[in-house]
Amino acid sequence: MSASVYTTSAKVVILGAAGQVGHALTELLEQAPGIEPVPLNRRQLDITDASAIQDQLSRHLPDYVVNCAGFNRVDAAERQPDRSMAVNRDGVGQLAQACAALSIPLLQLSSDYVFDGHYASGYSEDDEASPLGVFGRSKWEGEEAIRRALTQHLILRVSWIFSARGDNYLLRMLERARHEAVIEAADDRRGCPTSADDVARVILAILRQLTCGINVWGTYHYCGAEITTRYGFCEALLAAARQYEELKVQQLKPVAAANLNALAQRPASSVLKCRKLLATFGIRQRPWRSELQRVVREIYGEH
Ligand SMILES: NC(=O)C1=CN([C@@H]2O[C@H](COP(=O)(O)OP(=O)(O)OC[C@H]3O[C@@H](n4cnc5c(N)ncnc54)[C@H](OP(=O)(O)O)[C@@H]3O)[C@@H](O)[C@H]2O)C=CC1
Ligand SMILES: Cc1cn([C@H]2C[C@H](O)[C@@H](COP(=O)(O)OP(=O)(O)O[C@H]3O[C@@H](C)C(=O)[C@@H](O)[C@H]3O)O2)c(=O)[nH]c1=O
Repeated sequence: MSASVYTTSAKVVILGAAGQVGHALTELLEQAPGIEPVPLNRRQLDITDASAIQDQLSRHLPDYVVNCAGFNRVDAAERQPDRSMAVNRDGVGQLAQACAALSIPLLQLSSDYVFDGHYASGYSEDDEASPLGVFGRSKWEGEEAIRRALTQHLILRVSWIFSARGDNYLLRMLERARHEAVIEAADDRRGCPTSADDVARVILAILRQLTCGINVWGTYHYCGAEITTRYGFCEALLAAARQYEELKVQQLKPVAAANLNALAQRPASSVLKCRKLLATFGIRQRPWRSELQRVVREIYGEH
């Protein structure tokens, strides 16, 4: 599409810009006509610092803030609940207040882990949140802080993010597959993997429509298409990686998550229903399998 189609330009501050989604979004918005991204990593803006938030927002006066910053280590959150709450609840709350004071809409990422995982058929936006652990609770309370402080918000819950960088299930399991003969994957944890690039695509599509002035504030779900388990995802990962490298792993063992001795409890089934996003913005789910192939290609240096 030619740049001349976009007559106005939207300045978008991206927080947590060095993370999986923050990085993907920065790269995408840098190529997007009519959008001026202002990526800020934690060193440039720590969202637990209220005065730094005010300073940066007053300085840049963006049209939108997209918050990709978060404390995302689910087991560590059980050991360090204060850190998790300081970032995901209190930092997000003060970000929303600063946005409200300057009338800047906020797009916030949240998680499938706000749900307890008992609905095997999947969760829609109106279903009751009932987090099982500290991480999920901190994300839910961050959502609520936004709803209290700022009408012009869009909370996008996503799930099981993977990318070629950062800390994620894909990279951790690939590393183990390179060094261990037998690896285990939970076959009783259902969800929908979502690539960081796909989340960035969805955010851009939302921003495009917000810049048209439509009033669609509220909570939405997005995840990659096709429900799987941690085992199913890992099986697809190993098949894709074997196209490029001989892996040490000989056996991928399906196990119950309870046998993996994790500190935090995770939802058994955290499928997000994405109909509202389709009905409101016309955004369709993209299959995670094709995204997985693309990310694996990227890992092996073939773009
Ligand atoms: N990863 C996943 O599977 C899912 C993630 N989400 C949500 O999506 C969003 C993006 O996730 P993802 O890209 O995976 O996250 P990452 O963990 O990859 O990145 C988060 C970024 O936030 C930064 N950060 C942490 N604390 C602060 C702070 N106090 N102030 C500013 N920046 C901070 C981190 O910096 P540093 O590395 O220096 O700590 C990191 O760069 C988050 O809100 C997350 O909760 C939702 C569902 C699934
Ligand atoms: C150690 C291990 C775990 N597992 C399973 C058990 C458990 O369900 C899951 C835990 O892996 P991780 O710690 O990477 O996953 P986790 O940190 O729970 O991932 C979550 O992160 C947060 C930020 C979210 O918002 C969620 O959507 C989700 O992506 O993987 C295996 O299958 N094999 C293993 O060897």
